[in-house]
Amino acid sequence: MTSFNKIAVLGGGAWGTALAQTAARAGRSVTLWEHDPANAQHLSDKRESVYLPGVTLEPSIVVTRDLADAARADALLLVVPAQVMRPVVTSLAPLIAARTPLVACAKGIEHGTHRFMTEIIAECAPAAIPAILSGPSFAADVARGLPTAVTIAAADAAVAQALAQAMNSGSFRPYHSTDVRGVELGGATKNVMAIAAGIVEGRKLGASALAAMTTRGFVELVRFGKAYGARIETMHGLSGLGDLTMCCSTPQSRNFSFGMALGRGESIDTAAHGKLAEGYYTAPVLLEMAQAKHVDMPISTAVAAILAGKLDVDKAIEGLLTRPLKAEE
Ligand SMILES: NC(=O)C1=CN([C@@H]2O[C@H](COP(=O)(O)OP(=O)(O)OC[C@H]3O[C@@H](n4cnc5c(N)ncnc54)[C@H](O)[C@@H]3O)[C@@H](O)[C@H]2O)C=CC1
Ligand SMILES: O=C(CO)COP(=O)(O)O
Repeated sequence: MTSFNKIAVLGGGAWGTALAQTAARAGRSVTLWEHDPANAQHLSDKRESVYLPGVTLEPSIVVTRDLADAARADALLLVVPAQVMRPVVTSLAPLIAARTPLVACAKGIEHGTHRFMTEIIAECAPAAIPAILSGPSFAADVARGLPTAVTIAAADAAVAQALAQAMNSGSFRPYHSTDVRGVELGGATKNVMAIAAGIVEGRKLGASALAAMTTRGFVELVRFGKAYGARIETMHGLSGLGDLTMCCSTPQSRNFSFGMALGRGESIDTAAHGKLAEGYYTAPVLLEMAQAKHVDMPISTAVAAILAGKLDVDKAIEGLLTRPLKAEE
């Protein structure tokens, strides 16, 4: 089977840094590319990302600002926000060898085009092999070597398996899958549900309401997944139910904590406290895509309306509770 010994990570943010650490611990030779000059300098000089303070880079990790250095790897992990995936892959495409796996590690859907992350890779780097890594995995936990399991998917089972092997360390356990769509769809959708769950927590609506929101959020994820070609077992797995339950239960999730701030009454402009909450960007796209296929997603609809400033939190909660009664499905 192919082995991917040289791994490049694009993005020295929280998750990119954690994945670079993981790959280095797994025995791979790792190049970490960062576009932001100040963070790249900090990574080189202090061996620490400004996005993940307190985590010292493994000595073997090579930091670069030159995309051509990163492009020489056997496989690349793309760990930048979903909305900048397209320009990053477009710059990378002419630099990589044909059949190089490009593994999207972002959780989102592109605005305007409704493209999933691996669709962007297929469009912008047609000679590459698109893959996705997703699952319940907080950067701070992974960087510290706490036990974590994720899923890596590629259309070719042997590629998915080889990528899982390459990233496997004593504490980081990747499962492999060929359900690319299912894996990427779960990660994008759960962020919107985590905002909803955070609102419930911030509004102090109680544990019963939180369980109801999480469960009905999962129902929406499954409906959306069925409409867009995800396998049911994937949605019940790490990248679906696993990530959803994690991010709907703790302020360690930036999406949950953004929702909590909204629930407490903070303004949309400040509630993320400068951190990336991908669900903010995904919510309107998720809604457009649900509407396009007539998928009923009341929680996502409410979150999108709150984020668009069209609905206040109390009215959203009242609206969800006073919908006509129906059979559970
Ligand atoms: N932090 C976490 O625990 C996890 C994050 N993710 C996902 O990973 C993705 C990245 O998240 P984080 O690393 O946490 O975000 P972050 O905010 O910590 O870092 C973002 C990174 O993207 C880079 N970046 C921003 N704009 C760029 C551009 N125009 N061109 C190139 N690079 C650019 C930044 O310099 C930085 O390296 C998100 O989609 C997130 O949902 C997935 C699993 C876990
Ligand atoms: O996706 C994540 C964990 O699996 C990280 O979640 P947040 O982006 O909400 O912090």
